[in-house]
Amino acid sequence: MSLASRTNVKSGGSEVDLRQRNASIRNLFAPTPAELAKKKEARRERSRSQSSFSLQRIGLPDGIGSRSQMGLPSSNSFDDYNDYALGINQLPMTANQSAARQYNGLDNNELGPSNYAPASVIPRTSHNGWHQSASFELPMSRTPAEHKNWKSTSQLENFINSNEQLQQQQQKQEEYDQDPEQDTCVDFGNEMTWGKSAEKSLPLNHHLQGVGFSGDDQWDLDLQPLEQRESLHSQRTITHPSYTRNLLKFSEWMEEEPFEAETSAEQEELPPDRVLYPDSEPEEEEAGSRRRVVIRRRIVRTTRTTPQQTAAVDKAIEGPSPGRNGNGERNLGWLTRLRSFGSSNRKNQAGVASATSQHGNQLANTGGNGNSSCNTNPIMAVLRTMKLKERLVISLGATLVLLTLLLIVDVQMDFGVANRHLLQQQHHKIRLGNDYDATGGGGGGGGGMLHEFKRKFLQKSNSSGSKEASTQAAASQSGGAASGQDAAAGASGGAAGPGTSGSISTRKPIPHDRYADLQRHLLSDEYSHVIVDNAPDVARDNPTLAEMLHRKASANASNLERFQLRITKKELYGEQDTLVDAVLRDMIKLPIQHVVQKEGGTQLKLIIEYPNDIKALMKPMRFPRDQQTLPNHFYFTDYERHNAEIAAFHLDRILGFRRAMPVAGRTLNITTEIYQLAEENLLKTFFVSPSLNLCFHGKCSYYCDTSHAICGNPDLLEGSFAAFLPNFESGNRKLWRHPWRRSYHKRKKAQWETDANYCALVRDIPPYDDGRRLYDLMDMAVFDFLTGNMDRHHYETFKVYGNETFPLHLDHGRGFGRPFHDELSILAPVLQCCLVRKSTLVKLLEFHNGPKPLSQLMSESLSLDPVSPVLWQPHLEALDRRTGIILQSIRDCIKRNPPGDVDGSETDLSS
Ligand SMILES: Nc1ncnc2c1ncn2[C@@H]1O[C@H](COP(=O)(O)OP(=O)(O)OP(=O)(O)O)[C@@H](O)[C@H]1O
Ligand SMILES: [Mn+2]
Repeated sequence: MSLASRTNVKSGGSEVDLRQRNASIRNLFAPTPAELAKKKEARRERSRSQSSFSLQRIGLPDGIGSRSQMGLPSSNSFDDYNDYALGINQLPMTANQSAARQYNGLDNNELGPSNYAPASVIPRTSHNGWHQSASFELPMSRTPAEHKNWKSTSQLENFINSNEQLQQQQQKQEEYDQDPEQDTCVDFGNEMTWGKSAEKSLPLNHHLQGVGFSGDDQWDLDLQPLEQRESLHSQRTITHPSYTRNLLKFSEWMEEEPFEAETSAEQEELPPDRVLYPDSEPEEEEAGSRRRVVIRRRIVRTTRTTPQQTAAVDKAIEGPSPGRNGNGERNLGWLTRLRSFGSSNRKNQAGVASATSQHGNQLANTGGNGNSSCNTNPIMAVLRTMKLKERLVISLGATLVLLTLLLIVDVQMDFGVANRHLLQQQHHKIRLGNDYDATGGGGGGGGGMLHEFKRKFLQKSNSSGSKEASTQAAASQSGGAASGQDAAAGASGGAAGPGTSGSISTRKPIPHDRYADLQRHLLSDEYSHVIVDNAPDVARDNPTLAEMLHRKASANASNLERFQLRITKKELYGEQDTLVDAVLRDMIKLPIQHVVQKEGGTQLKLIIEYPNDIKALMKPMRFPRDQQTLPNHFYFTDYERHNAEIAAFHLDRILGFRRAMPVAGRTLNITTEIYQLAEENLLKTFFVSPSLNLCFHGKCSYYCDTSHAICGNPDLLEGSFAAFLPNFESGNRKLWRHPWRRSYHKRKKAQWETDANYCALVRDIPPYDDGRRLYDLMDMAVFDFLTGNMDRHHYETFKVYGNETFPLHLDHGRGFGRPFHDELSILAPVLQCCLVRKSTLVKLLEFHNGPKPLSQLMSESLSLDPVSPVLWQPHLEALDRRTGIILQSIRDCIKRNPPGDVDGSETDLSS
């Protein structure tokens, strides 16, 4: 039925004779009492013999007795109908068919078509007098959950979740089982699933468009301009061109098939059917076709209302006619009727409203299949007398109320008023998920270990967390930093953001944890398997490069050359070596002679040449200090930061490692100190920006293009200058792959991320099975964790020293990118091996307990640099926070590895 009218609307809307049709419709909806009486009589007549078109339509796709039910001759046109049905939207129709099949099953097996037929029709017209509203009522009439479900399905226009179908069917089955009369729901279900979107759109359009038409709007559809519908639901109509085509087909079928029409007054009232038949066929034929449609519609309506109609209901039906003369009157009529039903019916009234949203099918069914109960129900009577608009308004009102209630419930849920435990669980899960990501851990591997640490760490955050860490957190709230412990959570969670700090602000100050236990362990050998006394003894067996290579510094050797020759087996420079400062000074002060782009690596670097063969590796400034790592950047695609190189050198020195080459900051004149001195290849990449600044981009794999150019500001360019490594002989450095190297693949994980016993594996492989190297890697992990550098894929050593030498701390451009995030996975070597150098732990405890925190030491050291302040304050604060995290992790590690269980770390890891 609805299909027919939609078809007509779509196919014939363009040729409607509006005036004539309007007149007819007015006639139809505002008939004279005589006409009404005539109509009533005719309805009664028809209701005795006719069945519902709606029912028949449902049966159609299945083809089970549908034609005979419809009273349609078996013909090709019927196949057309089937074509149409399937063609609208294959999947929805599949759903429709399945629903229909189910329904038919019920129908045939239990109720029989006769029982089912009227019931399926009644709800449509009983609410609105316009069958299409049924599809609108359906979502409204569902429970909120169902409604939601329905909505989501409907949004996927061409996709019907089979589970959902099943659910719907089961639901229907259940509903049916509960109350066989509710089988009318199936009809609605079909309405819903059958070209859902279009149907859903109709009532809205109808509602919007309804000016000038009265409540019984069955025919309004014909007049509804196609354009309007498309404007409201253009997506749907546009995305289904076959829809219109099939509608047309169906319309043709309507036209071709002579329907056994009954002549009645209503037929005379029909609007001209050019609307229905666009191809301007002879009037008579049109009239015939029109009749068909009308009759069927009327049948639907009559079937619903007539058979056991009580006088009261009849009256109610007739009631509205006078009210339709004007809006005011109409409203008055409605109000009067409402009042006449009195306050006793108020509950029922609400029921009506809720019926549209919750039990519409039930109610409708009550009104239809249980005819007597329906017809005697004054609410139903009132409903029938209501105009479409009024019904819609009520429906909408009810929906709004329901939605408001839902919203309230939802908000309560959100605030954790209800199901707080669920909420917490959820958050926990998310955090775990992120933990997984952050550690890159898979399964119970290294990630599991890290997770274990994090969990324990977090648990202790309030009781044994460091004061400084929390103080830092409080101090850096504006930046969103978290306490050391919470930062661990942040590290695991992916980002310790302002939210974390927000929660910290409410905490009481935590007494400073001096890690007395760790200090005790330093003095005893009890935990020597964890805290290893392996400080490089620089006083013994520590030859310089000069000694190794049998080179002597010339009389006029530069500071750098002398520095290089004094590099020893165990460190780059001595603790008291003043040559470092001389080297730094040279790089800052000496005039630049030549600029060449450095080959190798992924990002732009320049080799700066000074007089006397002094060289420095320059990384130009790209961002301001407070530019953080972009969230979607991998550690290997993150921009390099020149200030990170400077800071890393200072940190390395403060930590007492002395494995990083001296790095200084310097501001150059891009024109006179780079452009005019640049080698040819680099020169080719220079250009003048729109703001007339001189820029260049060089050639490299990342960010060496016009959009990532390095520009003078206006003519100045800041950079980091690292003292050049010695190159006294070719291949004097050995390149090592870092055992805890990351995968450097967007999707793959490294073995250490998934293998809990990864450290045991490493321990067995030279050079990590013996000597200092493994401890050096622990130092490197501590160092990298403090700077937040995840980009430690390789390291280098001086070949000449063999394996018993230190790894160079090179390439720190990707450190100091996320001051509010502590990347625990960088600590993986320490956590997985449960190993730390005693000397390193001493330093960390020193930073933690004073006299000066690391941030201050760093700040003081960095203040000597020409481009000071080198670090954004949050990065300095992060250093203290991370110091606390490392200490806590060592404490945790010690607890997991009691004395006498030397291989405890592995055992624990695997558990
Ligand atoms: N101070 C230095 N003196 C001489 N050579 C250096 C110095 N620092 C680094 N190098 C060399 O230059 C190479 C590239 O340097 P670096 O790793 O800093 O650049 P990068 O662009 O970050 O490389 P990648 O993208 O591979 O990490 C290093 O592998 C090292 O061999
Ligand atoms: Mn790098």
